[in-house]
Amino acid sequence: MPPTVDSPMIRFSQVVKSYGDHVVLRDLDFTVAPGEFVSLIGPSGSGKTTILRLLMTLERVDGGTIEVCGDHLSHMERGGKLVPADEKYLRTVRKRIGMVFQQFNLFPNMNVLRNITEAPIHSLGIARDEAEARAVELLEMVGLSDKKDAHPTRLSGGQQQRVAIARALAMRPDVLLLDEVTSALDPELVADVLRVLREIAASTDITILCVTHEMQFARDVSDRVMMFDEGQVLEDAAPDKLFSEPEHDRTRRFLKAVIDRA
Ligand SMILES: Nc1ncnc2c1ncn2[C@@H]1O[C@H](COP(=O)(O)OP(=O)(O)OP(=O)(O)O)[C@@H](O)[C@H]1O
Repeated sequence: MPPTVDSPMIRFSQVVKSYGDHVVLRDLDFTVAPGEFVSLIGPSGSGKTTILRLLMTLERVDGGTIEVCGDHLSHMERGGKLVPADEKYLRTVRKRIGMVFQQFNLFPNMNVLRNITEAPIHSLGIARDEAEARAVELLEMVGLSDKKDAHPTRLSGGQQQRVAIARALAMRPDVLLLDEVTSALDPELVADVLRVLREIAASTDITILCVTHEMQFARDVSDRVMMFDEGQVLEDAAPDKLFSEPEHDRTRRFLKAVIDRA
């Protein structure tokens, strides 16, 4: 489906989020079209993870609204009015959104196959045979066909992260959120995970929002890159434009600092 701004998959409208007196997001507006891969970059504390946590409904907005595929996340409609969303409503909308974190959070007492099939069977009501067949396909996609019976503790960090990606995809989400998924990995394991993500970006129509410090990866796979600073979008551009001709000096300094650190 070609991306369109008329019917975005994600829409933030005037979103405000504070922790105590600290305003993290200020009147934040942006949209993401269906099937787009958008990378979120910016200095530490600029609010990138908060955006993903709001989308996962792990946090509530203090102002404004968030919609995913036309459905409100923070609010629901009741009697023609928007009222704060309740848990039951949130459980339903949450199923459309998958997230992979820096820490893999696999179930240590279950083998790889069960880690992937547990939620589709118990949350979506998918039959065990079907869930297992899909898990086997996904394990092939992430290059771990031979590990389906292994326990997570016997896998490397990179392998565990690839299982976590397969587990998120097993829920057939409309939106996949990736939060610094390679940051906890040894450098030699990063490439395998990035290769899998490149393949997912190229072969699926899932809308992906990716917080990353891997600038080359962001440049290669993204349709758009958003540079955040102090809870606002400072720059929003195609990757080649943002990385080679940033408009703002703040973006230039940030990119230089990341490159110097690498
Ligand atoms: N639960 C919380 N309670 C209080 N403050 C928080 C909480 N979560 C985040 N913050 C603060 O909100 C600000 C934005 O945090 P966030 O994690 O969204 O930034 P980020 O851009 O993802 O940073 P990083 O690149 O370091 O992960 C930071 O100043 C952080 O300290």
